[in-house]
Amino acid sequence: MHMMVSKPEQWVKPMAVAGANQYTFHLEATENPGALIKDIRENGMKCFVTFTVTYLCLLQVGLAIKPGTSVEYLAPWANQIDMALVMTVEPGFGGQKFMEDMMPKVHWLRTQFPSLDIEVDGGVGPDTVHKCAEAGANMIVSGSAIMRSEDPRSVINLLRNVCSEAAQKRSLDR
Ligand SMILES: O=C(CO)[C@@H](O)[C@H](O)COP(=O)(O)O
Repeated sequence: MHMMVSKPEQWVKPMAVAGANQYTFHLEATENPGALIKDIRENGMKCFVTFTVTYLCLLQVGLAIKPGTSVEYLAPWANQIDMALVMTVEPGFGGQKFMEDMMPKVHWLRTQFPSLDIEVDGGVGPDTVHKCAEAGANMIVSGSAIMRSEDPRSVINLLRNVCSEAAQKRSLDR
């Protein structure tokens, strides 16, 4: 879940109870990222027991930064999270133009944290996914490029293939 909310702390437990297995919050939206990461982990580790089945909910932690936030502010938390999300549009709505000048953030993260999942969100489609993958992104959020396509499945396959090929190339280059 990409939580584009002003108070991410208040939604951790409701989302865990609802069955979410991933919780991404914005660095800009909290005074204490470390405490929020801990809270997400603790909520995700709870077991929810029904009459017949025990559910073990594991919550993955994502940390997002808006275009105006320097990537260095995310670094102190990078070893405590499962995924970093680099926004390539201002959070709010789909269909915005891809901000290519966010790619140095992705490259810096990939260089500093080779095994971290790095997601890009905003204006990503067939014309921009190569820049994201070459910079080091291995997770893509795409809305308009897929929904506006006459063949959504082929767009999804393209996005997936471009990222997996770039990841394979990185692993060979190491
Ligand atoms: O998250 C946001 C903006 O808040 C959007 O970027 C969507 O998640 C993706 O939409 P497209 O940019 O791919 O249309």
